Amino acid sequence: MEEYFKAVKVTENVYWVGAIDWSIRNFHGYETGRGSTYNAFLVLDEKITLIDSVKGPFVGELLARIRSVIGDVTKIDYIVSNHAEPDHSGGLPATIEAIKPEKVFASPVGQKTLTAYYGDLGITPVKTGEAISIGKGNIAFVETKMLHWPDSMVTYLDSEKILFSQDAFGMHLAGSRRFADEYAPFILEYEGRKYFANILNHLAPKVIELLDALPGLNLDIQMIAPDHGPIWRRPEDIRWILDLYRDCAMQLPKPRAVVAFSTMWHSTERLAEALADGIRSAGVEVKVMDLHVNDRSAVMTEVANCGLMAFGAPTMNNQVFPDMADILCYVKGLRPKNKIGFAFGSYGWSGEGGKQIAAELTAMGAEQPCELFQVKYMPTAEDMKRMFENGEKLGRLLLERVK
Ligand SMILES: Cc1cc2nc3c(=O)[nH]c(=O)nc-3n(C[C@H](O)[C@H](O)[C@H](O)COP(=O)(O)O)c2cc1C
Repeated sequence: MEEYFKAVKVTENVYWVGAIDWSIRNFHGYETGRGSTYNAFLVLDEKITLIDSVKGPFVGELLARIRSVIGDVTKIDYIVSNHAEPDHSGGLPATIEAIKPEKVFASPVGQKTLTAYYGDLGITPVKTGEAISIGKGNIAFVETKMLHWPDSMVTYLDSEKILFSQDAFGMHLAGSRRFADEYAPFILEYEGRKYFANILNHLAPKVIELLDALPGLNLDIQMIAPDHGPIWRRPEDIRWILDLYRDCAMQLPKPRAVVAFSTMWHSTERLAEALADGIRSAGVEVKVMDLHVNDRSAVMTEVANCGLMAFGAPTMNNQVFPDMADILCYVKGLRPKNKIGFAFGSYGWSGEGGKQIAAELTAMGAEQPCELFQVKYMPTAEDMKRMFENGEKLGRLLLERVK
């Protein structure tokens, strides 16, 4: 049935044998509007090696693509598991069962994590500095602890000069094309930034450490093959994704603003609109995001790429409205830096909502040059004027910061 799945040639001896998840829209709470891929790579050498596996339901697709190259999957000698998260390892037990490899390699923490998920899979642990010979080529292992899980590692194949980077430099993007140079740059930019914002933003200092350490590893990287999304094969594309990562990780404020709000009866929405108009009239690009129609990963993408984040919500049952509580919890965990913050909202009698937003912005280290602005029930014309002025002031301040 699945025998029509074919491998895609990456280099003379390396094939993409992964799976395309066209339909996934919720990836552990991250909205994957363009679907995703689970990339796996088949390396042909004296020891045939499979780099990574796929999510559980996609094993048939993986094995069929492997068969399209070597016929019999049991010809594979080694499997390397760079990352134990279930989108790459869910299919590993069934893959091992089908292939019966001589060895399966993972980092020492990877061995423990895979065992926690699936029981003893007979993993051989490998550390940074270790390499295995597969014939003409050698596969070197570099642990990248906490990028983005404790088990994470990347592998470098010297014969083909490929860095198999697991989740690093990846993005959620389903498509029939396998290489970054086959996609429109705006798609790569949006999905690349979205991936960084939602998976790596809180680990930004570690990303900078890794980027700084890369030249010292003396790897001649001519291709980066991540576990999600397209492969980077042209020198200019490799440069581009490395630069994008550095830009995201630096978290320098950008002359952009996001105004995210929730509302029950539109008072907070009206405040958000007046604020956004003030920000815009100061000359700052602004995005207004109603939390009823924008999920947390879309909001975080904008937060990571702006210098000013304004959050507004009504009070409900002595609490901030729940979808704003979700956003605040999520954004705080991803540790945005160097932001101007602003809290606003509407209430009826007790008004805890806005105060909770302001407290969370403080906890995130956001500077709040304008104090919390809350109105009782519907904003008056005077309130709207004041919100517009707040927007203008915050916009101007931001422009001064980014000068
Ligand atoms: C179910 C419900 C519970 C509410 N609980 C509170 C509350 O505990 N304290 C308060 O100050 N206002 C409370 N309010 C009033 C709202 O905060 C008020 O109507 C506000 O103007 C709503 O803003 P919005 O139009 O942006 O939704 C509640 C309203 C609703 C519908």
